[in-house]
Amino acid sequence: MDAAIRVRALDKTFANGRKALQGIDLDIHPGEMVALIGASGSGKSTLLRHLAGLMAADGGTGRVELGGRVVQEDGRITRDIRRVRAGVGFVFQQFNLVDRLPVLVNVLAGALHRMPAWRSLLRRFSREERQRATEALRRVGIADCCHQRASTLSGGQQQRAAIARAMVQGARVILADEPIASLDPESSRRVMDILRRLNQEDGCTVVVSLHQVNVAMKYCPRTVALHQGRVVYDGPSAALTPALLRELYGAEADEILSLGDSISSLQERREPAATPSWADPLPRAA
Ligand SMILES: Nc1ncnc2c1ncn2[C@@H]1O[C@H](COP(=O)(O)OP(=O)(O)OP(=O)(O)O)[C@@H](O)[C@H]1O
Repeated sequence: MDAAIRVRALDKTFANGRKALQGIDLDIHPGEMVALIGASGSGKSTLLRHLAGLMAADGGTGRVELGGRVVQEDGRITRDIRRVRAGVGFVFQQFNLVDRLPVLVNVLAGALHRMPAWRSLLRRFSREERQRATEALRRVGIADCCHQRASTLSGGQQQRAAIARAMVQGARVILADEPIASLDPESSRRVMDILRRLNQEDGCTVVVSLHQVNVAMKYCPRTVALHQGRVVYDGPSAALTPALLRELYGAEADEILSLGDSISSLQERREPAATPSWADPLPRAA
């Protein structure tokens, strides 16, 4: 079976000489939920941008594939990138919602790649597409906001709308770049629960970059840890002990050991990965 995401020998050097990625090799299998952790500046966003084909790596042997399709190789993004991206949902910090448009229309934008050009230009959607969008908004718990302008949503609601858009798109891979970075704990939990549900119920492959290791441990069976553009750990999240993190990160470990929470107390609270977390009031899929 093709890997959902395959990265080989990826290097990225910015124009200012900064080496943001160095020799990244990664295989992520269909249906995995993987956390990308690391201190600020370790390369998480840069790696996700390369996976999405939003940024080209250095020329050379570097290569990225999604679902067996080439995203980029030898420093060049494939010409077919629109088709590759059609199967990928992006939940990026800047969410890319169109502020002045209603939430429902933003979510329907996820269906654009499937529509004939004239219909997408006219922004006319079929009843079935509207139903899909409404259902996706219901699943992420913001159906009652569907006619509001996107600009009037809270940060957490905007993230959830971006996830609903990925659902409507029918994305099989979700790339989420620090989706909870600016959210309060309750909104963070909701967003992470929804990502987990997409992974466990719908079988989507999810890669999510996070600052805090405790969140990675709670939600993602596997963690890839970056340090100065290199993968320094790739394995079970449960094995990330404070000692290992200090070994990997030195003084930077405190940044990712998260907000005063000790790992041991988090481990005590941690639910097993297989336990659904939506025994809470979040709406369920039909
Ligand atoms: N356009 C750019 N030009 C030059 N350097 C850049 C550029 N974008 C990122 N960098 C540098 O590349 C490194 C990796 O940045 P990146 O944004 O990927 O880190 P990150 O782990 O996502 O950080 P954060 O958690 O703070 O978002 C950093 O040193 C950053 O300063």
